[in-house]
Amino acid sequence: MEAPILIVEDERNLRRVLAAVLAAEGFATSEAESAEAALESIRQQPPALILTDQRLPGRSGTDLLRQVKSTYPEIPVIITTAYGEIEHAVDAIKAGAEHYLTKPVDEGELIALLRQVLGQRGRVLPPLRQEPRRHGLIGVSRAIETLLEVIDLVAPAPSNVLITGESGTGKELVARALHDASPRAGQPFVAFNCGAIPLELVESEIFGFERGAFTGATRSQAGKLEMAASGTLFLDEVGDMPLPMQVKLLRALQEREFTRLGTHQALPLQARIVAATHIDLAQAVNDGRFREDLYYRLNVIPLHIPPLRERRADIAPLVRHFLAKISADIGRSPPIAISSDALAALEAYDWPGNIRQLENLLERMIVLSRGPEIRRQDLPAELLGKAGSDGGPASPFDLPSLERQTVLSALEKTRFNQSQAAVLLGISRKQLRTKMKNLGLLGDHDNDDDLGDGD
Ligand SMILES: Nc1ncnc2c1ncn2[C@@H]1O[C@H](COP(=O)(O)OP(=O)(O)OP(=O)(O)O)[C@@H](O)[C@H]1O
Repeated sequence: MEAPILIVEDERNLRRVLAAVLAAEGFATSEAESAEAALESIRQQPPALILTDQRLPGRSGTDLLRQVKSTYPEIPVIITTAYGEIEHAVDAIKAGAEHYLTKPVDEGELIALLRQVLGQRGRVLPPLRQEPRRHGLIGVSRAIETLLEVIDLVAPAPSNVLITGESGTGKELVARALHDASPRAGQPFVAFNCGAIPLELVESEIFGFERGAFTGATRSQAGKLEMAASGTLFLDEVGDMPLPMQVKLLRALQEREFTRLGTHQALPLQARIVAATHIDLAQAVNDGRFREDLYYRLNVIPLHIPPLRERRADIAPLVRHFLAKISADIGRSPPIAISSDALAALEAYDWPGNIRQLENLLERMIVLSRGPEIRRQDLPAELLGKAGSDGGPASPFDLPSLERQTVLSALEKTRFNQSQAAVLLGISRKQLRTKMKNLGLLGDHDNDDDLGDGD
C-alpha cells in the first residue's frame, strides 16, 4: 500500500479537516498531535511526506524537522506557519524543509504542492480528479470508449479479470479504475509485481509469513492477499510468476483460502484478483511456462488495451492532459504549450513504450524547456524519423534517455523499492544507486543505507 502523508497538528479539528481533504484527493494519511507522537509514528511506518505545523506543544515543528532530516533524510517535510511568522518558515527551509505554507492553508495550493513534491520523488500519485465515469482514462478513440463501457459493466462483478496490453498502455490504471468503480472501492487496492522478485519472496509477499517461518523471518507479516482484504489484488506481470507459485495461487483461488508461510491456519480469500500481463499468456500456456488451469481462473473476463499506435486519436488529448498536469506538478504557470507541427510529429510516431513513454518524454521536455512551447525542432531525433537524424544540432532532450527510462521503469514496477528494482535490472543495489545518482534520480542528501527504499 502507498506510504501515507503524516499530518502533525495539535489542533484536533484542523488535523481532521486536513486528513479529510487529503483523503478526498486519494492520498493515504496518518496523524499525530505532537512531535513525539510523530516520531513514534514514523518509526512504525515511514510516511511518504510529513506535513507539520511549526507551533506544536513541546518540541516545535522545526525541531521535528531537524530530527527527521538526521535519521530519514529522504522523507520530504512541509511546514505550516502562522501568517506573520515568516521567520520560522525561513528557519525551517534552512533546516531542510522542502516548502512552507502559511495558515490558513489553501486546499488547492496544498494539493498542488503535495503532488509536486511527491511527484518529484517518483511517488505514485492518486489520479487527478476527473469526471467520475472516465476513471482518469484520457482518450477519445473508440478503443477507449469501449474500454470505459466494459469497465462499468464488469466492475460490480466479483469475477477475476485479466488485462492484457503492451508495457505502458495503462493496465494498472485500468485495474485501479475497475476497483474504484466496484463496490470494493472502500477497501484496499493492493498492487504486486510478480516479475520483480525471486520465488521465495513472491510466496512470502503474497501469502505473508509467521515469525520463524524461514531464516530471517524475525517477525510475522501479512501478505498482499491479506492486505487486500475484500478489496482488489492487482497481480502485475502475472506471466512472470514462477511455476511453483502458480500452483499455490491456483489452490488458493480454488479453495478460496490461503495460509501464511509457517502456519496451518487458513485465512479466507476475499479479494478480487485483477491480473495483468504484457506477454501472450495463451502462448505461454502452449510453451508450458504458464499453467492452463490458472490461466482460465484468471481470464474469466479478458480486457485488452490496444497499443497507442493503434489509437492515434488519443495522442493529442493525452499530450494536452500531460502538458497541463506536469506543468502543474512542477509549478510551471502558465502551462507549457506545443506547436502544431510538434504535435503532428508525436501523432505520427509509433510509441513502442506507449503512454508511459509519451508521459516521460513530455516530462523531460517540460523540465528542460525554457520557452513557452515545445517546438518540432526540440523533439528527439528518433521521433522525427529519418528527416530528424541528419546530423543537425543535437536536441537538448536527446539525453541518455534510454538508460534513464529503463531505470525509472524498473523503479516504477517495484514501487521504488531499490533492492527489487536492482534484481529486475540484474545489477547490484549499489550499482543501481550509482546509476540513480548519475541520472539525477537521487538527491545528494539521500543516504546510502537501507532507508533509501520506498514503501
Ligand atoms: N488513457 C490514459 N489516460 C491517462 N493516463 C494514462 C492512460 N493510460 C496510461 N496512462 C498513464 O501512463 C502511465 C503508464 O500506465 P500504467 O502503469 O497503468 O501501464 P501498464 O500497462 O501497467 O505498464 P507496465 O506493463 O509497464 O506495468 C501511467 O502514468 C498512467 O497513469
